[in-house]
Amino acid sequence: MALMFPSNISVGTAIVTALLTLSLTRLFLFLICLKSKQGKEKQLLPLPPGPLGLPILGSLPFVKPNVHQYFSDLAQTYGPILSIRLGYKLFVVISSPSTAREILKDQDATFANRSIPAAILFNYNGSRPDLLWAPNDSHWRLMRKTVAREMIHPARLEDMAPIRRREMRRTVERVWARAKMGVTVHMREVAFLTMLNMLMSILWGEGANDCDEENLQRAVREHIFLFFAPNVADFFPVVAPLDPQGLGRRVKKATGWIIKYLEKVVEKKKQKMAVGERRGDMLEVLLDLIETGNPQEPFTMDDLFKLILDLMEASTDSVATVIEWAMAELLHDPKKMRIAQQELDDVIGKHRVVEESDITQLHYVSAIIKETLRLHPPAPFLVPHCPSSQCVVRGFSVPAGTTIIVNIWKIHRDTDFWGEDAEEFKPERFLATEKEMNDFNLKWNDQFYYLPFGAGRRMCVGYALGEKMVIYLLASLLHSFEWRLPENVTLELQEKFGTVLVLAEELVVAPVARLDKPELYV
Ligand code: HEM
Repeated sequence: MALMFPSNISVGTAIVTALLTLSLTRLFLFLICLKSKQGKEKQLLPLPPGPLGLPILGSLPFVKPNVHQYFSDLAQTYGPILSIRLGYKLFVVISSPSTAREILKDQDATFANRSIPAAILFNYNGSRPDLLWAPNDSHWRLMRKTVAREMIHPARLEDMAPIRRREMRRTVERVWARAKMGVTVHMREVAFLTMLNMLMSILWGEGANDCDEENLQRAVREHIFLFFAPNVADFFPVVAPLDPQGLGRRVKKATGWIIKYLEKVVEKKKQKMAVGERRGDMLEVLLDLIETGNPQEPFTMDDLFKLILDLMEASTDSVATVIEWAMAELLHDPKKMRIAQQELDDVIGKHRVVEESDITQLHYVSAIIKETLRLHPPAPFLVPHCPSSQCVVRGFSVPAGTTIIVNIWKIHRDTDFWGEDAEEFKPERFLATEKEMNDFNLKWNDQFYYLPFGAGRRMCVGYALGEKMVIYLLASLLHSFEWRLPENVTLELQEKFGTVLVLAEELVVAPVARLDKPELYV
């Protein structure tokens, strides 16, 4: 026996080693058995309840255009966690705060991946996904940390206040020009362009010129629309490479246009950096990251373009939708519009313009925004999550790769939490005592009944900027102008489901200047 061991190892040590090896092997086998038993148990667990659907098509033929309402109706029958097969894809729909908590907090790491729409996947052509769609991996963490540190950190937000002010004044001036001519504005477009220009100014110092602005807006909007445009390839992945509806090709075209625009911006920036002209903005940070980043985890020009595109998409339509809904609700109930304007006059008066520093005193305007985000969350399903492995939620099996829909539209209308008037637009519900106001803070809350920005590690990274912008923009528009519907136009508060939950008919309104001095508009 001794010969079988190297000479410096005694028989005693050999026996101990052998016993230890044996024990470890047994432990290892035991763990494998346990795991496979658990795996089998997980597999044996049923899927969440849900409609049976038809062979091959599943429930696809029965889905209604307003998918958020359709899923909410199903939840009434099947409960807070339900499964539904659409074509070959399995969806699990979460409709209660406590189940949302299981997904977004208790099992956050497993669920912090994305289900990528076929049209977006088609466009990747083998390249790496961007921040919005990347799985929960080190590349995603690098992008997210960079955005959080360079754009959203409180100190950076503070530094960038003059940029936001400049863009806000530009918006007010543009609307004033329309007011003087007595012509209407498209509210969604006003907010969209404000946000797009503001974002570009934050990223590299200047917004788009008038000529590029329109094309850029069109390309970004088209890109956003295509995320969740009904696409047969999403439900029958086998046909995805053929891109049967041409949606992937449309994404490619819109992406191509935006990247061409960004290439010019980057070229200009590189020239400035080459002669030592630096502003310390986000684009410079990203270009530095390409040069000096970790070679094991390279950050490429392709990553840079995609990241900027993500920021453009995630920030523009969300803010635009909130502003449009808020304004529509106020036009629907002019008494609330008057209360908001009275607050603005009390806090600011009519002799100066709204400043960001006023926001903390604008309780009613802030409450309008919070209520709008509750009743009309721009992302009613968040951005769909996806588990990286099979898991168990509420005693049901959820297979890896399932598309997870957290139906916050339904959660935000839960009468158990919001009361019998949950369907009504009532900003006052956010004006209760100081304690309650803190409980209803826009930020992540422990009870998961208010999730306009999501929660957990995939929560909106731009939350602090988004919150600031919607309140500042609404306050500036309400303070500077009276708003009227054009003659013979009646307002319908109908929703239309899409990548963002918009007002079915774009809100077109007539602004009328309400401040004393013209210099407050330029
Ligand atoms: C009112 C404004 C906004 C709303 C309501 C909003 C809402 C959301 C929601 C619901 C998500 C998905 C969360 C999840 O899947 O769990 C999200 C993700 C995201 N948002 Fe926002 N957002 C807003 C503004 C912004 C702004 C201004 C920016 C950028 C500066 C931004 C950047 C992002 C990014 C990059 C993601 C993806 C994060 C990731 O996947 O890791 N958002 N947002």
